[in-house]
Amino acid sequence: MPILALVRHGQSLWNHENRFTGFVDVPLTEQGRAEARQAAQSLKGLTFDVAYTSALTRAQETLAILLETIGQRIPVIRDASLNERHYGDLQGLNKADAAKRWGDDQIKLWRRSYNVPPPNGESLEMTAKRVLPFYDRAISGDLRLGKNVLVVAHGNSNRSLVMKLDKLSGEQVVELELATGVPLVYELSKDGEVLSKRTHG
Ligand SMILES: O=C(O)[C@@H](CO)OP(=O)(O)O
Repeated sequence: MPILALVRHGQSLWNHENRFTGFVDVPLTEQGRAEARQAAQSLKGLTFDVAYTSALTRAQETLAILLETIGQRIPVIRDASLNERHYGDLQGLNKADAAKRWGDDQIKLWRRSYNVPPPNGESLEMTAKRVLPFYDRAISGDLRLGKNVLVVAHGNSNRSLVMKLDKLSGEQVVELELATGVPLVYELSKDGEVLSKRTHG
């Protein structure tokens, strides 16, 4: 049965600096690169046929380190549909400073609610509306062919995918936090139903 492994990129410079990142193309930190190697260790033993990543460097670099560490050369498809959610006017701001300015509840709403977009940015619902059609037209086709797929993307693009796979409601997804560099490995049936899910690492 096909395997779908979801990995959030390793720590980026702005994760480290606690800044809203979104579409801004920041690099990994040294810790982020170590997390990518760690993710690779926890995926050893699995063989992948194809990998998908976003148009952003932090995800692409995590994927490159991961594939090099597990020693697998496979086709890589890069697509902006898998980018982090656009954080609009919050991009670049320090999260603690933003919480002082707008209050913790408003920041939590912008960061984790399903359908409240930050000013000039995307809600999780809007993010899912570009991530999930891409999953349906590209990734699920590979899975249906029995291919093992590795996806290295972002906190909120991966939350969209987990929401679909785990059948989470808009209320349930509020509590879903994905750590950087920790793979989630799904085993799927040929028709895309989840047979098992494991956290590696
Ligand atoms: O800043 C961002 O782009 C994301 C991921 O780092 O942050 P959050 O976890 O607040 O959605």
